[in-house]
Amino acid sequence: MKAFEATRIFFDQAADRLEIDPDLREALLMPQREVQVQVTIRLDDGRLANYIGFRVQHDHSRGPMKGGLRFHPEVDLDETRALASLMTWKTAVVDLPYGGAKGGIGIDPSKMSSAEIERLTRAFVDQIHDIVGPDTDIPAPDMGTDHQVMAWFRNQWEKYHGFHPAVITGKPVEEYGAKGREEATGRGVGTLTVKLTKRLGMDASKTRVAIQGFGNVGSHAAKFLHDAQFPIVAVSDITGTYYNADGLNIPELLRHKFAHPKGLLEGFERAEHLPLDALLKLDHVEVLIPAALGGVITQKNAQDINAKVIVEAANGPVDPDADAALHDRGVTILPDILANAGGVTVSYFEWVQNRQHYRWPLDRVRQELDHTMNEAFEKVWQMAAQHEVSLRTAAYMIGISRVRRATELAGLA
Ligand SMILES: NC(=O)C1=CN([C@@H]2O[C@H](COP(=O)(O)OP(=O)(O)OC[C@H]3O[C@@H](n4cnc5c(N)ncnc54)[C@H](OP(=O)(O)O)[C@@H]3O)[C@@H](O)[C@H]2O)C=CC1
Ligand SMILES: O=C(O)CCC(=O)C(=O)O
Repeated sequence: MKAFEATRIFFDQAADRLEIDPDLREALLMPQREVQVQVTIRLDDGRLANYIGFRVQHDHSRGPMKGGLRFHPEVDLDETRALASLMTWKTAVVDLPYGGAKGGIGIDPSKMSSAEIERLTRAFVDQIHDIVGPDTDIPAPDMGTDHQVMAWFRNQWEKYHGFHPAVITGKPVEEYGAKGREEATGRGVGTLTVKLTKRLGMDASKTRVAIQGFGNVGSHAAKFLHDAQFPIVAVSDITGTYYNADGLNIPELLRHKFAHPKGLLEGFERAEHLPLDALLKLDHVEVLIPAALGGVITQKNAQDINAKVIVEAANGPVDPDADAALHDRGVTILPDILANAGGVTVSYFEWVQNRQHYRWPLDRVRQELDHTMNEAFEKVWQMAAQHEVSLRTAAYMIGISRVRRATELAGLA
């Protein structure tokens, strides 16, 4: 199923409950603007390479649009549109004064040099600089991009528009970045995993966790949950699944990743090495955390999943058919638009700090992040109980209601 079709189905399930008219649904769901640009760079070997870059601006009724930049081979317009719409509901669920956007380029950054990625980022900014800005659309990191890419983006944008670090978030801490942004998505995932499992009566030390993806989000979620005494029995990256029934030594795994020239888990010895797709099907796992790509849990493999709880650290990892099948089997799914909202929340704190020329200490960032995530979780939990719907439908109902209210207050022509 295409990614935007999946988000439309989730949207409709909530819109049905909210009894939203079909024409207003369409107005809420369709993106405000979609931009597709040619990005041409010279490769290190002298050849010219042409790529397509996207920025989809989904909705701005609640504030400037916000969302990450993805560098990954699967990036296309449909996926970017889906991810932009998720940002609209996500910023609304955690009640940030933002709308939603997303962008990206369909490239494999692991096959490019750092100099090529810098030229690519700058060429992309040359094409889209006039549609992004601190009051219009504020990019951030996502898969395949990091604080260095954000620094190049800002530097190139400022060549056109002058000093304004709030044009982008997820910057290096020493270059107007917020302390705690890098860990924020994983910390939010961890905080809510602790909260949800406690609510379901599960004991941390007996709750085995498997995490798909060991990049920014997966690795920080693993660290947080390891510190909270959860046994992390499996993690994966593109080199496969690493499994230890007694719990992996996460600090050792992190040291291995950072020592590896490409940041991979390859060669880690104190774990069994299993195929990539084994992670989703493991027998003795209570919590599954997809933290890589979207669309990884479908009708085809949903019946193989044995976990009781799925925490969606990735955007869109469970498609609607699988969502329904898992829900019927009593699996609790904490949806992406709530579970991974820690990243955009600390991006908001970074933007606020940039605008005030004032820096928060890490303690304050963590405290305010935890507060925001806990409050949003309680609202979603109550909504789900009140309307007897899944946590996903409840989260969408909250997000859509807030966007609808802002849209109606602004006035529909
Ligand atoms: N960064 C952020 O703040 C936020 C990210 N998200 C979402 O979280 C997810 C992960 O993002 P992020 O951590 O930033 O991305 P990263 O690029 O930092 O990491 C992605 C990880 O996924 C791994 N991976 C890729 N394909 C597979 C696969 N088929 N099986 C297993 N692992 C795989 C990568 O492995 P390898 O390194 O070997 O390529 C890497 O470990 C995305 O869905 C993103 O949209 C959501 C909210 C905010
Ligand atoms: O930090 C941000 O602004 C956006 C992060 C993001 O892309 C996401 O939450 O999916």
